[in-house]
Amino acid sequence: MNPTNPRIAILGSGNIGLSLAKGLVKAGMAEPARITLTRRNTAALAPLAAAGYATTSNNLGAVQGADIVVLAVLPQQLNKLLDEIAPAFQHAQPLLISVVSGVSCADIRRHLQQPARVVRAMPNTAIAIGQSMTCVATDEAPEEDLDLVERLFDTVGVSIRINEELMTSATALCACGIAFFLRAIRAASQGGTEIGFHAHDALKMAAQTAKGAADLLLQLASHPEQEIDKVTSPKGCTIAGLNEMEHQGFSSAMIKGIKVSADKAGKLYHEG
Ligand SMILES: NC(=O)C1=CN([C@@H]2O[C@H](COP(=O)(O)OP(=O)(O)OC[C@H]3O[C@@H](n4cnc5c(N)ncnc54)[C@H](O)[C@@H]3O)[C@@H](O)[C@H]2O)C=CC1
Ligand SMILES: O=C(O)[C@@H]1CCC=N1
Repeated sequence: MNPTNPRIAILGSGNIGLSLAKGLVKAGMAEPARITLTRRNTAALAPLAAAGYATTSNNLGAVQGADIVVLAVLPQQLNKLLDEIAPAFQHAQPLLISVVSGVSCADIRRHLQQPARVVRAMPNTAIAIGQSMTCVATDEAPEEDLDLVERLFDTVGVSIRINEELMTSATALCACGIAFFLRAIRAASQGGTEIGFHAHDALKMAAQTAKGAADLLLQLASHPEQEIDKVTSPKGCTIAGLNEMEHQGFSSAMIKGIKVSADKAGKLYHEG
C-alpha cells in the first residue's frame, strides 16, 4: 500500500459514505480518482462520477483494487455485502474499516470466514467539513492498522481510540449526537423567532452561540458549569431560563435519549 496515497473503496455510498469521501478529498488525503464509491443504483452517484470519483455497483471489483475498504451500508445490509466481497480476501488482505453500527470486528470476520484486518470507526456527518468526532476501535488488528485509521480520521476531524465494547455508546453520543445538538439549535432558533427575530437570523444567532459554547469548552479545556456560572447573574434572566428548562426536563431528556439510542445501536445488527 502507498501510505500517503492509498486506494480507497467505500462500499455503500449513502449519507456517511459520501460524507467521508468528500471529507477525505477536502482534507487533501485522497484524490477523487483514488476513491471508488459503490452503490446498487449507480445513477445516484452520477454527480460524483462527474467530479472524478470512480463509481460502480461491483463491490467485489472495488475491493480487489483497494488498499483500504470502508464498509458503510446499514447493519441489515451488511451480511449480503460481505458475501459478495468474501472471495477477494482469499488473494489479498486490504484493511477493512467498518463504520456500521452495532457490528463487531469478530462478527465481520465470522461472516467473511477470513482472518481479515478489521478496524471499526464511528464518525459523524460533520466529517464532510473536517469536523467529525470519530471513535476508533479494534479487537485484534495490528497497531499499525489502528494508527493508520486514526491518522486517516484525524484529517477529517478529531479521533480517539476506545475499547470496542464502548462502540455502541460512541454511536449514541457522537454519531447520533450530531442530530441531538442540531435539534437543540433548532429549538433555540424557534424560541428566538417567538421573541422577535426572523427565522433565518434566529437560526444563525443560535448556531453561532452553540459554536461559541462548544469552543469555550474545547479551547479553554473548561467545564460547562464553570462557564455557565459566568453567565448567570444573581437574580438574572439566565438562571431564570435555565431553571425553567431543568424543571421541564431538559438535561433528563438528553440523557434519556442518549441511553435509548445506545440501547438501539446495540440491537441494530442482531435484531434488525
Ligand atoms: N448517517 C450517519 O450519520 C452515520 C451512519 N453510520 C453507519 O453507517 C452506515 C450507513 O449509514 P447511512 O449512510 O446513514 O445509510 P444510507 O442508507 O444513507 O447509506 C447506505 C448506502 O448503502 C447502499 N447499499 C446498500 N447495500 C449495498 C450493497 N450491497 N452494495 C453497495 N451499496 C449498498 C445504499 O444504497 C445506500 O446508499 C450504517 O451502518 C450506520 O449505522 C455511522 C456513523 C454515522
Ligand atoms: O441512525 C443511525 O442508526 C445511524 C447510526 C449513527 C447515526 N446514524
